[in-house]
Amino acid sequence: MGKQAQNRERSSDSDHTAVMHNTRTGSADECTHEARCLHTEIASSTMGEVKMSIKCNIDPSKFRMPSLEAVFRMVEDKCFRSYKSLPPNFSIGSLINEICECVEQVGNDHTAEYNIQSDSFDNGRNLQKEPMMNGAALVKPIACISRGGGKYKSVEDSWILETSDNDQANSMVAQHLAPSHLSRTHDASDISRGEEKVRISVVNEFGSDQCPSPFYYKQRNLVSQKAYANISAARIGDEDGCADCFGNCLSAPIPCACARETGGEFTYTPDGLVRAAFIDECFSVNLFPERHRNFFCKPLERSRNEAPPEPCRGQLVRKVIKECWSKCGCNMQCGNRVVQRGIACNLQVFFTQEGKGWGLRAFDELPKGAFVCEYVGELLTSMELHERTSQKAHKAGYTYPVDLGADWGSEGVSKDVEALFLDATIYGNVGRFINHRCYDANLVGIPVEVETPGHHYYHLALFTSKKVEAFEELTWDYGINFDDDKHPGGAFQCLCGSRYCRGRKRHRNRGKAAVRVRRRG
Ligand SMILES: C[S@@+](CC[C@H](N)C(=O)[O-])C[C@H]1O[C@@H](n2cnc3c(N)ncnc32)[C@H](O)[C@@H]1O
Repeated sequence: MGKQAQNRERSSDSDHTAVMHNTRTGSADECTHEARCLHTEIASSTMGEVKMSIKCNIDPSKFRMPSLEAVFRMVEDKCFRSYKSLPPNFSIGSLINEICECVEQVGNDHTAEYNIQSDSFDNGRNLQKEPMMNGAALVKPIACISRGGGKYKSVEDSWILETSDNDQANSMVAQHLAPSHLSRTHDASDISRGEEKVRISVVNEFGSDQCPSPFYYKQRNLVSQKAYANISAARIGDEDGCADCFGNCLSAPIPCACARETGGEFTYTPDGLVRAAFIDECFSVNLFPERHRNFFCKPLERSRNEAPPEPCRGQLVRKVIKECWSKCGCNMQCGNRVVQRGIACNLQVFFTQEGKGWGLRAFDELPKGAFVCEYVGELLTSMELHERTSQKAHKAGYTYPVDLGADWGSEGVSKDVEALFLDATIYGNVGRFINHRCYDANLVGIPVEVETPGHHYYHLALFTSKKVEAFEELTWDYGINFDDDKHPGGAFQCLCGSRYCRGRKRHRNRGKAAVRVRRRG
């Protein structure tokens, strides 16, 4: 494809991309060219994209949408006819490239003589709401200070790095910090502070100064001191990976050993999506465990229940994705490595309208089976979690601890200390902002084995359970039994809005019970 055609393709592609987000805009209300141009506009996003638009006045009665290529060709012809001294390789594509270069140059040099609009911008430091595009407020990046203020505190001092397996970030051990010592500053243009490959902005369209609660952003789970999660490379034998593979395992004629866990077939499609049938099955296992009679005794229940212990309700044996990893011969772009490559979609933390606090959404439409993020936190034993939740400071209910169970792949009885939880209260990623929705959530949590084939610890990855529209809130069924007040995350009044809401029914029933009691009284 020639350079000109490529340029054209790129510009028409960008016409299809979603609206710019976290955007700073500038406009020229009156076009200096008389003709039909009504309005030109330039907008920049914190993702490093700039979009320029031209609004034209046309007579709609005869108008049929032309292709961008046809328009460019006509403009080029007109230019050649009007301007006799154009270079032979002139094209609208090269002109657009020129404009992009100028946007970058003028935008980076704030003192430049061309920078005459600086009054309408503010160097991106302060939060300013811009008009809504596609229903989403465009918010300029800010340094977002949580209530109570305080200075940004470097977190790196509080890590100890284990030396057993340096290429796994999981070998980090978290030191417990009381929430009052946490950093109170979030960078609203990227809450991950550069830990993720993509920027994850924060917006509060309701204009209040409220910010997400303080926590340390971490891209990978951290293992607490006591958690039994031995992930040293030495523990993993060659038979647990595909040492002889090369390149991309998905394109090999026979699925490699890593597909053994999933019946000899890879879970991922060549497009990087989890197969629809696998998603449906995981969704069903999570929602209707009673239909999948493959569970065994759950140590946590034994430890939580008072004596005499209640009969064990069992633990579900879950479906799992096994990804290739560092000891496999394939490369990092292998199609059987999706979760370990990290977040790839454009996400935003936003303040929900319904009173659920902060939530998560994606800027773009996501197909069924797309990886969104992991639920990252501190890997704790059930006992450690119990100790924490009994401390007042940890009871704030910011996050919901995720039950990973214990050695869930075998039917043996594990020790209580081996039951693991992920607690994202202090260390976590964007997964900690995903709100709960009863039954019809658009995400499903699937265990993913990367560096631990022993089934005693896994990554919990969230994939779309159906097609998700751009800007739709991403939700996940936490599997809460709203009647269980003993849950370590504490009960909350469910505001998910689902017609199948379990929490609403419970609150309604409680309300009815209260009315009955009052009437009787
Ligand atoms: C994992 S956090 C989700 C992020 C949280 N909304 C925030 O602002 O940080 C879980 C907490 O969010 C709130 N939450 C999540 N889903 C909810 C729902 N459906 N209705 C009401 N509150 C919800 C509860 O306070 C819960 O303990």
